[in-house]
Amino acid sequence: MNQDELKQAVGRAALEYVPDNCIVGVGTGSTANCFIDALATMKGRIQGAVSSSEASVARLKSHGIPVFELNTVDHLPVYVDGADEINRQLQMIKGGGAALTREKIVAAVAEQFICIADESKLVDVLGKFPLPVEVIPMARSYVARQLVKLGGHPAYREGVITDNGNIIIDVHGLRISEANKLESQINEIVGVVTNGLFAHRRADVLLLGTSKGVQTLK
Ligand SMILES: O=C(CO)[C@H](O)[C@H](O)COP(=O)(O)O
Repeated sequence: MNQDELKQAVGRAALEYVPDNCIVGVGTGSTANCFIDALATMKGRIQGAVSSSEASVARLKSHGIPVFELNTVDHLPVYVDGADEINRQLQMIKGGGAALTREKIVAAVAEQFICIADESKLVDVLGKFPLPVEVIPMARSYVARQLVKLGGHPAYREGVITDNGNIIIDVHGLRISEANKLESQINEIVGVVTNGLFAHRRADVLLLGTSKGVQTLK
């Protein structure tokens, strides 16, 4: 199977975790898109979805799946999303698609986080993928200097504005051994909205697409 087929396989496999009649949390990116397409096949059995990005809202609506505002929803049994990197503790780097803040918010509300990924995303140590940080625009230079003090090499992601009207700084050169600590340290920098480390709220289940089939890690 090629990478696209692996993404489709994990997107379909995630349907097992979606209870009947629920509102489901939906992530962002090419793997999450495969989940949305699979979800369309059971749209008559769910109430609808809460989305982590405008792009996913558009894809959900194109399938006729009702989209709810998160503030109107008090129970979200499951959130399904991809990752840029994930380790065996199910801690992740996310935000390659610049949707990290809304992803973290929806994931915080959900009871279960199901990560769907092809096998290229599984790593021993997080940090080869540059860590995305969402930043208030006027704080860009200050935040970059603070990220250097933490040992990273920040790069402004030019031309990208998040759904929240902010910018993204990608931090290169990190080898993340204490993900919880680094997530908190970066979030303490004034001007940071959030960073793409999902260590405090890690995944509960990883559905990993491999050449031998979909493996489940918990
Ligand atoms: O965090 C994300 C978007 O902000 C995505 O989940 C992450 O970038 C993975 O995307 P893809 O499934 O396209 O590889």
